[in-house]
Order: sequence, then structure tokens, then C-alpha cells
Amino acid sequence: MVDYIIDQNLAILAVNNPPVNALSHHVREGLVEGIKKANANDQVTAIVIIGKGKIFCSGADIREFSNHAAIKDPVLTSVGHTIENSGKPVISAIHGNALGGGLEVALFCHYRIASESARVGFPEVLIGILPGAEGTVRLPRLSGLSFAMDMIASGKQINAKDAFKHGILDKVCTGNILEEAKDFAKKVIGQPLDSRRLSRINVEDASNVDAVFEVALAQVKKKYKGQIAPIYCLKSVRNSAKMSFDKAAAEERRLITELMLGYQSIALRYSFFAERSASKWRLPCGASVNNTKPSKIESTGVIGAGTMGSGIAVCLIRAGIPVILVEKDPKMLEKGMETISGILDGSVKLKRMTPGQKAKCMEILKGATSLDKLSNVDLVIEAVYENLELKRQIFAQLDKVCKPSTLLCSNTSTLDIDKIASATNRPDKVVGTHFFAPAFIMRLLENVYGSKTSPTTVATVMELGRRIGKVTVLVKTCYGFVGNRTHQCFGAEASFLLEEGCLPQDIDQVLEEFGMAMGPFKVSDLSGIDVGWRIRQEVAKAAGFKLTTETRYHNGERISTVGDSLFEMGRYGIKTGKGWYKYDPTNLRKPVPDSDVADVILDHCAKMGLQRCKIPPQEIIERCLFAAVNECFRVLEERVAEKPEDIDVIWQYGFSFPRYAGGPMFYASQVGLKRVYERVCFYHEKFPYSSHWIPSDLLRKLASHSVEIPMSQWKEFVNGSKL
Ligand SMILES: CC(C)(COP(=O)(O)OP(=O)(O)OC[C@H]1O[C@@H](n2cnc3c(N)ncnc32)[C@H](O)[C@@H]1OP(=O)(O)O)[C@@H](O)C(=O)NCCC(=O)NCCSC(=O)/C=C/CCCCCCCCCCCCC(=O)O
Repeated sequence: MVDYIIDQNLAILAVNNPPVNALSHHVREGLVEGIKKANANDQVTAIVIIGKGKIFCSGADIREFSNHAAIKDPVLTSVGHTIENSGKPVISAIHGNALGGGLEVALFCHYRIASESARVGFPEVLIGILPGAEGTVRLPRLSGLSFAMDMIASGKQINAKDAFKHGILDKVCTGNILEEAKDFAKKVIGQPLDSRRLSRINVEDASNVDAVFEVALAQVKKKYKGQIAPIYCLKSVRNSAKMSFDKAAAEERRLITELMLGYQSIALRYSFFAERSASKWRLPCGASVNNTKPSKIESTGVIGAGTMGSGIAVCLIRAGIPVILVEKDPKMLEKGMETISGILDGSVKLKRMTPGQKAKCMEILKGATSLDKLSNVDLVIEAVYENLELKRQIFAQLDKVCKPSTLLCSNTSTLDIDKIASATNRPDKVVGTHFFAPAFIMRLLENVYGSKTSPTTVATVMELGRRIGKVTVLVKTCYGFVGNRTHQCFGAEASFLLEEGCLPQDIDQVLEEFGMAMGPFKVSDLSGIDVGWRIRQEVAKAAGFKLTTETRYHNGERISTVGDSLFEMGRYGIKTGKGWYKYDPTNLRKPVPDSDVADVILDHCAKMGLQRCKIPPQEIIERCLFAAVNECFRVLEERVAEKPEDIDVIWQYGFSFPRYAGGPMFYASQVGLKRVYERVCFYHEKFPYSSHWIPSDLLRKLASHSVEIPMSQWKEFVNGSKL
């Protein structure tokens, strides 16, 4: 896994562990053997470490961490000591990325050069650990404390130019990296190495360490609320300035070991692989990412220039995909085009895009007021409001207007794709592409296949998701799909808690302390109480009943209408300055609890004859999360989601479930399925009028085992296959 090549007087050690040159056991062995062999060869005067393939090195092999006690020798630090102690200069030649342990390998070398396009970073914090092969002790010796703290605690990658500026690199190369490394090596042969060994030099700004630490700590606590690893990163860098090199390195090892065994790191490592597994889609017919080719998409149409349509158009044009935006009303169309331009202006302001790039995006955006203009596009995304009849009419018309190969996608957030597809003569080319609002910010794309959607159509929208930079998950059609169907149980319990004793701020606070970025009532104020009201009205209309603020049950199902009372008062959320909270017009980002809302809730309870009592935080968490978890198991049981990881990715990217808690399925696995099942049964008995508490059959089966069944095996229990 490390090729050893002699080139004139140089030994080239080329790491060859596709796809990303992770530092697996054989790579570590290969590096040690290579250095020893080169040192034993009198003809060799210098050593170059380089990566084969697209990158230098992605760092330690994360898969090995699940059993860290079994990590075989040589461990990364002893590989590094062999490199640093080499009597012949060792130069790392970086292209692509040098990440985590990969960058640490470079810091053990005496010199570091990199291609102009290379990026370096310590992303360990993103998997809940720290750079534990002396990265926290070595980097500050090159870059200074403040920069090292920021880089390590944020996990951000920097480009070669910045890395050079901060002393991490000795040279940025414009030519072939191997050739440049050979030239560089020849120049440093014979020069003293001690000053190049980072373990022998001091941290320059050590006397300032406490002040730097306090500033960084305050920032980290605010930015990464609830996360342990960023704080440990800072502490470890602080040690580098307060202790001898060896003592700081030993302390670093103690800290990484503690982090690695901790719940947050286990969840974050799970999340890393869950996210990657989501793109590996598979249909029940056997078609999969491995055996199905996507069709080419070179032009698209988006129907509806409202918030969703404009956001979706931004996603497409930003990726260089031409869009025709269709809106019947010319004024609305103009407004939509302005919204899009405004969103891109925001990106320019934030330096995420240059004015030239914005202009290019706008060039490939055209407006139209008739569907006829979509006759020639490869794919259409419909984003009109949530009404089945309207969507069926549009799809029937698109079927007539568009060329036969055009894929017809709906951005519906709840409706059955089969019912939309049956309005066309091409149900195989109809698919759901459910974007989350705001579409140009939220990274999730939930693609939804119907009973007749073809594998090629699925492959095409999965590839489209990748192209526009989304985390894309494939699910089967049903009401609300995976995201909204399971999240609805979470939201319903939050509303019931209002009727039983809580105020919005109590629930938000508990769930935010659990790790959600925002509690459900703050989210509701942001997305609009009127939006939720409209959806509930549509659902009631479709079910054939009239929903009013007096409604408590329908078909034996409990309903909470507190939010509808706020709607009737014109409290739509942030947009009206009042919702579940009130907002000072000069600071719309700060929700303030409102005694008027408390009065509305108390009145509602009095009118309905509901008794209120104090509800402990643990019950708030259980009610909201376990109701959702139970529904998630049903979704798995019905094969709406193919695997638990897909559900967790949807919750992380769609509903800001804390990555360091994994997702509802991972969370349930950590709580223990027996316990989850017991609590679901308990709440089912207590709340017989909420069908989301009827225990899932799959959950029951899995909980009945005397030993916990690992998540990877849950699927085997679907359809009674194991019991
Ligand atoms: C940017 C990437 C590298 C590439 O991105 P992309 O091109 O989009 O490709 P991906 O789809 O992401 O990845 C392709 C496949 O590769 C898999 N992959 C990627 N990186 C790794 C990895 N580091 N390990 C294992 N597998 C990896 C990925 O899953 C894909 O596979 P598949 O298709 O899903 O099958 C991007 O991938 C990326 O960002 N990767 C992560 C980079 C990262 O996080 N690096 C840091 C890793 S942690 C580290 O380096 C730590 C170093 C310190 C080691 C200390 C050891 C501690 C041991 C125990 C502690 C106690 C004892 C101490 C003993 C001692 O002294 O050591």
C-alpha cells in the first residue's frame, strides 16, 4: 500500500490506498518500512512522501476507530517519529487534500510542499475527536496559537496559499508536484535537520496562551453549542504552550482516547458514513446506483416563482444548469426573478460567489408565463402550492407539452407521487424531488419514487441532487414521505404538550438543550404559522371534515388547534412580528416569550376543559422524539426508507437533528430498543387517541430480543423475516 521507488538519489514513498489514501494499518507499516529502507540505502540522499491518485491522504482510517483498542502497531505517532527521526530529509509533496492524520504525516516531515490547488485541514473535530497524532502540539509551533486553535477547533480546510502564509507549507508549486518535490529535495540535501523537527522547537507566542485560549473558548462555546470535541481541541493546543512537547503529546493522547470512546464521537463517526451511504440507493427491483445510468440533464424548467420555485431555480443555475422559470402571473414572475437575483446578491456579499459568477447564473435563467415554453427541456420541477388537483392538472398539461423523454418532478412535500403520475401517460418518468425550505440553503433533497417510476428516472434525480450539491436520499412514496411523515409526530406531540402544561419556550428550550438547532415553535415562526394552517386545512378538506379551533378529535384521532387560534389572530410568525413569540422589528432574530400567547394557550385549555400540570424535561424529550422514532420504525417496516441511516440523514439535514446525536434511529439504538419500546407502550396506554403511539411491529420484534440487535441488522427483521 506504499510503493517504494528509487529515482536517482531519491526514495519516493507513494501511498497507494484507493480511493482516498486513508492511513490503514498496511499504509502505516509501508511508511515505516519505506523510511527504514531508504535510510539503510547509502545511495539515497532524501525521501519524498507523496500520494497516488486524486489526493495525498484523507487521514486515519476512520473505520479502525470502532475498535480502537485493536488498532495495530505501528500507530500513527510511531510512524511519525520514524519519519521525524530520519537522518535524511523527508519532504511531503501534497496534492488534492492532506487531512487529519494526512496533515500530521506532513508535520512529521522536515519539509512540506503542495500544489496550488491543494487543501489542508484537521477535520477530526467533525467526527468528535482531535488531531491525536501530535497535530495539536505540532501545528501551533508553525502557525502560532490563535490560528492553530481556530483551524483545529473548526475543522475547516484552507488552501495552499493560506497554508503557506501561516507557515504550514514551505512552498506552493505550480508545476507537476512530483517533479517539484524532486527539485526541492535536491536543494535541501545536506542541510541541518534539527531546526526542521517540530518536536525540537518552541511555540513562539506561548506567553500569551491563556488570553488566546479564553477568547477562542468563548467563540467555540457559542458556535458549537453542546459539542465537546471543539473544547478539547482548544485545551490540547493550550497544552502545547504550557507543557514540554512530550508531556503535551501524552496529554493529547489521553484527550483523544476519552473523546473517541464518548457518545458524541461515536455518533459523529456514524453520521459520516450514514451520509455517504445515502447516495448508494437501491430499489426493491434490484436496480441500484451500481447498475443504472442517469439520463443527461442539460436544460430544466421550474414551475412556480414563489419561495420554493425561486429557491429551486437558484440551486440549478448555481450549478450551471439552465432554467426556464414559469409563472402564469407576469407580476409574480417578475417578483420571482427579483428574488433569485437578490439571493445571488446575498452570495456575492458573503463572498461565496463573484459578481461575474452571478451574471453567468442570471444568463442561464429565463422567465416564461406559459408551460408551452417547456416543450424542449430535459427535466421539469413543479413547485406550486400543495393541492393535488392543481398538481394533477399541471402534470397532465406537461405530459402534452413536453418532449417524450422529459422527466416530470414534483416538489410536493406530502402528496402521493402515484396520484400525480396517473395524470400523465409517462408515470415511469414522474418522480418526487422534495426540497426543504429555504431550498437554496437547506442541503437535503428527498427524492421520492412511485410504483411506476423507472430506475433511470431515479438515477437521474439522484445524480441531479449530487450535481447541485445536495445530500440526496431516496424514499418510497407515501403521505409525507419520510421527512414530513415522521416529523409530523414530533410536531403533534409538541402541540399536545402545550395543552397539557408547557409553554412554547419551555419545549423549545428543552429540545435546544438536547441539541436541535431551533425548537419547533421557533421553526414554526420562521416558516410561517399560516403555512402550517394551510396544510392542516388541505388535509382536513381532503379527509372531508371542517377543521376549526373547536376541533379536538377527528375519526378518533386527537388534534391540537392552538396554532390555528394564533393564525386567526393574524400571528403568522416572524413575517408579522408576532407568532409563538413576539419580535422587536429591529431584531427579528431574537424571539421573545409573549404573555399574550400564554393567555391564548390557557384560554384554549379552559375552553376545552384540559387540566394543566408541570411536565418534566425528560417527558418533553421522550414525547417528541419517541413518537417520531416509533413512526421511523414504521417507515422502515413499510420499506418507505431502505435503511435506518437514510432516515437519520433526513433528520440531520432536514430538521437539524444534532449530528452528534446521530439521528432518531441512532439515538434509539443508543437508548436501547427495549427501553424505547416500553416508553412507546406507556404513552400509547396514556394517549390512546394518538395513533402515532401504536407501537411499530418492527420495534416490538427488535425489542423482544435479549441482546440489542445492531442497526445494520434491523432490516432483516422487516416483513417478519426473522420472527
Ligand atoms: C475529502 C475526502 C477525503 C474525499 O471526498 P470525496 O472525494 O467526496 O469522497 P467520499 O465519498 O467522501 O469518500 C470516498 C470513500 O472513502 C471513504 N473515506 C474517506 N475518508 C476516509 C477515512 N479517513 N477513513 C476511512 N474511509 C474514508 C468514504 O467513506 C468513501 O467510502 P464509501 O464510498 O462510503 O465506501 C472526504 O472523504 C473526507 O473528508 N474524508 C474524511 C477526512 C477525515 O475526517 N479525516 C480525519 C480522519 S481522523 C484522523 O485522521 C485522526 C488522526 C489521529 C490518529 C490518532 C489515532 C488514534 C487512535 C486511538 C487513540 C488512542 C491511541 C493513540 C495511539 C496513537 O498514537 O495513534
